[in-house]
Amino acid sequence: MAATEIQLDLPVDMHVHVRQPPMSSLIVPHLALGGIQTAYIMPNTIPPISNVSQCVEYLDQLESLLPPSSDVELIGTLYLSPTLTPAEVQRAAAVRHPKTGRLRIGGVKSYPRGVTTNSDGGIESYDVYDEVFAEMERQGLVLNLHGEVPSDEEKNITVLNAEASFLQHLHKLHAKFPKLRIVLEHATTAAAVEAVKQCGDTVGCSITPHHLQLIVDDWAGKPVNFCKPVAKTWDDRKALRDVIRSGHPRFFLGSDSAPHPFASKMPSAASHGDVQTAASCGCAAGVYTSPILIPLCATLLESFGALDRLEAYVSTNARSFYRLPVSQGSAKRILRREQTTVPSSFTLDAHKDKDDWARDKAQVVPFWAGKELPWKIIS
Ligand SMILES: NC(=O)N[C@@H](CC(=O)O)C(=O)O
Repeated sequence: MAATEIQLDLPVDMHVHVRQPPMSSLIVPHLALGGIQTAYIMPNTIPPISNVSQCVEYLDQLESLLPPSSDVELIGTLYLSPTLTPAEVQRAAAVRHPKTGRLRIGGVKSYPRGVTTNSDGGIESYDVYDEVFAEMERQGLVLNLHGEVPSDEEKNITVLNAEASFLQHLHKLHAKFPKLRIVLEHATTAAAVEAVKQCGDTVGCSITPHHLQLIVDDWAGKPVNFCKPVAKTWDDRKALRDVIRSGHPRFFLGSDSAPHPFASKMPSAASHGDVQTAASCGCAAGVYTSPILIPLCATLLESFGALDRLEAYVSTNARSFYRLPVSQGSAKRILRREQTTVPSSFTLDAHKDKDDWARDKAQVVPFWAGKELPWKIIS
């Protein structure tokens, strides 16, 4: 008989974008709504979070937006850029939360230049960071890799093979720094799954729920499903599903939930009726899943026969890789089989009564808007 209730060790999302004011005030409370207890916060803000004091200030600001009853803990990351020195890495590793005494900055995120949202200050070569990586290895900070290389006509690289072309960098970094914990973020291909499996225990891999569902056809022409790296083929999706179904301990949830205002996702909305603007503007990359995250994961894993791996995927695998404590005593997330409808959008309070244009800039459309989810968080 199909399960009607599931208890989970408290879920962790090891890759999430919560943005800055005013958008962050809408997004941060959605972490708890989606069932997450620990959230690993990405640094691609404007400007990027590139040093310890910026990171601590950002985390303080985000924590002030958490509902008082929430058990959510935030872990910060630093944006890899030339200003990051070995001394700053040492400072980052020493920061503790003033109340809990827990680690506050978990790692450093590398964005190759120009491949995604706010990556203009991203890196062009890994070699210049050898001393930084060596210090991270000593201090136990994690290196989080956005695993794509920029498009390049000479090398025939496009969004479709940008991840496969990146994997050589993963292997080189792992060979050079075998004790450095490295996470290949939001893997989308069978090649990436294979590459991570071939590496040693210090290399992990996050997989988003949307990449467990989408393929190319789902984002070509549908902005709400467009994200970087783009979803690939049926075979690639099968490889992602298979590795989650196998329970491989180094593969875990990183939602890459990436909210963008509706106006930035839909060129026609952004143009506000101006044809020229509509023709020239692009579609922001990012899929928004935070408010529905754990019910969505349960729904997807059940759809491909992996519900028994839900706890490993959303909690225990990442807790073990990141050396986070497992839930204390009876602290659990409980899911019940109960139908709920995914809201069609989420809008900042101050903009709910505004005209369409102002609202489009303060409104986010979630993944699977309007669809039914068979699982609901009850505590
Ligand atoms: N995934 C995305 O498509 N977008 C992310 C950036 C990122 O992680 O690539 C964002 O911040 O919007």
